[in-house]
Amino acid sequence: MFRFENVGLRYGMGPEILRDISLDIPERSFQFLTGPSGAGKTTLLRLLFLGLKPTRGLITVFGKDRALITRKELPHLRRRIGVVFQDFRLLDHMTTYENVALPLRIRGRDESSYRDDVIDLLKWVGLGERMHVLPPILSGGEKQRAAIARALIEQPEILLADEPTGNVDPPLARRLLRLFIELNRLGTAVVIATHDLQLMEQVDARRMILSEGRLDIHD
Ligand SMILES: Nc1ncnc2c1ncn2[C@@H]1O[C@H](COP(=O)(O)OP(=O)(O)OP(=O)(O)O)[C@@H](O)[C@H]1O
Repeated sequence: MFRFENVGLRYGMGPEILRDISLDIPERSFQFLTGPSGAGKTTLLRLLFLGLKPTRGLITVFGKDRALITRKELPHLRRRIGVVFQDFRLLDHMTTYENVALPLRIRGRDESSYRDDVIDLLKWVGLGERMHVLPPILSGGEKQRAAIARALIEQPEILLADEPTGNVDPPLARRLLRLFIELNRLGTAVVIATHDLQLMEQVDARRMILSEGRLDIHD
């Protein structure tokens, strides 16, 4: 579903952050993206989310050449990609339910057509009791799960999660990991960017390791 061939990226006139990255992310695959702080994990996720264009190399997304994707096509393609950002990006003046429903509301869908789906998804991530609460009142782990639910509401083909266990204790990290594994079992490809060695040791999954701008893949 994603293919990178000799991709390089620099911000402005700065140094090359990613160098000669070649990778394939198959449908229904599960992988960790790891490497030291500042290695470029978030940058690589932004390339996958079509938030950045590479400065060199070729990226193919769902069979299309990234360089030929027009601005008009971007929202439609992005709907196929769910993202959980490091800082969650929840809107504080909307309830958990409203935050998760927002992508559908923006698309002009009638609430009666999605209400049950949003409630089911919130229950699935363990927020059934917290759906009418505003994000500032949620704990870090609850915010994380709300952000995951929002990323999943449009049933993306791939989920990208940036340090999803960064602010949670080990039992909750295991619970989140189980959620990602279950999601993957249901057919969604998953990419988890993480430093968390303990987390990675719990699953026998592919590891993509970034170091000094280069990527090493351990299948
Ligand atoms: N918008 C930007 N403009 C310029 N440089 C940037 C920008 N975003 C990131 N960088 C630089 O790119 C490098 C990689 O950053 P990135 O956030 O991708 O790393 P990371 O591996 O996700 O780090 P961490 O694990 O600490 O989140 C860093 O040196 C960072 O300073």
